[in-house]
Order: sequence, then structure tokens, then C-alpha cells
Amino acid sequence: MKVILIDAENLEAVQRKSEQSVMALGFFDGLHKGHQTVIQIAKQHASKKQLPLAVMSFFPHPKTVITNSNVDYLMPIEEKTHQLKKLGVDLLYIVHFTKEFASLAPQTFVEQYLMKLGVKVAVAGFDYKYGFKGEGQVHMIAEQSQQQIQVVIAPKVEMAGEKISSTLCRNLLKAGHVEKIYALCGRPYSIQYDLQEGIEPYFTLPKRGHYNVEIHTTQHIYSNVIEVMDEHFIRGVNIQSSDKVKIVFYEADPYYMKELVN
Ligand SMILES: Cc1cc2nc3c(=O)[nH]c(=O)nc-3n(C[C@H](O)[C@H](O)[C@H](O)COP(=O)(O)O)c2cc1C
Ligand SMILES: Nc1ncnc2c1ncn2[C@@H]1O[C@H](COP(=O)(O)OP(=O)(O)OP(=O)(O)O)[C@@H](O)[C@H]1O
Repeated sequence: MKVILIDAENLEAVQRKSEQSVMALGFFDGLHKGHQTVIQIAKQHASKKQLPLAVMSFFPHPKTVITNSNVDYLMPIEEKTHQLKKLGVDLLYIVHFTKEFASLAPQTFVEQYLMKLGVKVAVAGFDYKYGFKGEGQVHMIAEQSQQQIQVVIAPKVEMAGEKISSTLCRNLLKAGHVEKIYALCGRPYSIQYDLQEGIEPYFTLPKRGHYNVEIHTTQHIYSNVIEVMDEHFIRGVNIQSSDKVKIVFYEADPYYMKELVN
């Protein structure tokens, strides 16, 4: 998979070298089942048209730029890249989300970032918004591209009557319900952890408390109960051999469940 970072400076150069594609649009934090559906639909269209499957994501998260608020990221770009590769994506564009980019008119975004990048089919969820104040709605891409781009809208993917979203995953983490993230994403929630520095940037720890986890080093996998102490540190990893480990969260430890109720 090719990863192409775009900002205002290199946009023209990227446009000149671009190839035609079917493109899925969105931030895609956590790559939950809603995101997976959008990408699978895009993949079907890419196969049918014999075009590469592209994803356009952004960095940092739009909310941090638009409202200056903090976002508890579910994964950094490296992990998103890894997961998108597994889903069969050929080309990942990551656009630097700045105040200037946020203030682009919807029509300008369609012309400069979709048409000029060779997008033939754009795939997004029913609620995808683009352009200044989020005024562009996914169905408007067809008209704003003078019908040069075919638009495919993914239906809402729900669980227990609720839309699956990155926000829902973040709220479940904050409540300590790591096992529910497994259901929403189709894989357990995992983070990268540095034994000296604590949690790696752009991952988020679940609520303080005890959890049943797997600790993956480069050599071994250990099952363990660890304690999340605060936003950065975990107690009980007890591995000396490697500096960085992957920690896979399965469930809040039932013996300590009471902590989560309080
Ligand atoms: C080029 C571009 C510009 C955008 N500008 C804004 C903006 O000015 N304000 C805004 O709320 N959303 C903007 N968005 C949409 C945001 O990325 C995000 O989808 C939107 O804030 C909806 O967030 P929500 O899912 O939390 O409701 C823009 C998106 C793109 C692609
Ligand atoms: N449950 C869902 N069903 C269908 N499409 C979805 C679903 N969730 C997100 N999408 C689509 O996937 C793409 C990426 O979603 P995005 O990351 O922007 O939203 P999100 O998961 O709802 O995040 P947040 O909670 O931060 O708004 C968008 O095109 C969006 O419309």
C-alpha cells in the first residue's frame, strides 16, 4: 500500500502524479465495523472498475482543529495504515487538516481533492460531511463534480440500535467496557506501550482499573491481569525483555468489576 501525505504545498505535485481510483472518505479512527463496511463497498466497486482502492483520511482529527478540543485517538496513523492494508487498500492519502483546509468551500474540496486526484467513484457513509462548516453532504459530490464522480453511500451500520462510531468506542473505553469494543470493531482493543514512557502517542487507555489482557513482546505472548493507573501508565506488565509491547485488552477483570461501577 502506498501512503501519500498531502498539504497545501505539495497538493499540485500530488495532483500531477495521481492515478484514477475508487476512494473511500472519512477519518476512520479505530476502523470499526461501520468503517469496514464503507471500505468493503469501495473495494467491490474498485474490483468491478479494475481501479485501485484508495482511502482519503486526515490528520490531525478535524475536531482538534475546528473546535480546539482534545480527541482521545483510538490509533495513530501507523496502526491505521496497518489495518487498511489488511482490508486491501492500495493507496492511502492523508491530508494535513489545518484551519485553511477546514475553510475550503465544499465545491473546492471536490474539485481540488477528488476530481484532480483522479477519483472516479467516491464512497462514504450516509452521514459524511465535507467543506466549510461541514456544509457538503455526501450526495452533493455527484453534482459538484458535474457527474464526473459516481457517489456510493454506505448504509448505517448499527449495534443494539445505535450507530457504530469512533465516538461510541471512545465512550466505551472511558467506561472501561473494552469487551464491547471487540464487538464493534471485530477485533480486541489494543495499544502500544513503552515500559519506560507509558502509552505510545495517539492511543488511549481505558478507564482506571484491572483488565484481563495479553501482552505481546517480539518473542512471546503472556496472559495477565494489569492495572490501568492513569491516562499514561499501567501496573503489572512485568516484562523485562523488551522496551515496547503490544497490550490487547479482553475484558475488565471480573474480580475487580466493582471498580467500574463506581
Ligand atoms: C475540506 C473539509 C473541510 C471541512 N470543514 C469543516 C468545518 O469548517 N466545520 C465542520 O464542522 N466540519 C468540517 N468538515 C467536516 C469534518 O471533517 C467532520 O466530518 C464534521 O465536523 C462532522 O463531525 P462529527 O462526525 O463529529 O459530527 C470538513 C471536512 C472537509 C473534508
Ligand atoms: N456506523 C456507520 N455506518 C456506515 N458508515 C459509517 C458508520 N460510521 C462511520 N461511517 C462512515 O465511515 C467514514 C469514516 O467515518 P468517520 O471516522 O468520519 O466517522 P465516525 O466513525 O462516525 O467518527 P466520529 O464518531 O468521530 O464522528 C465516513 O464516510 C462515515 O460516514
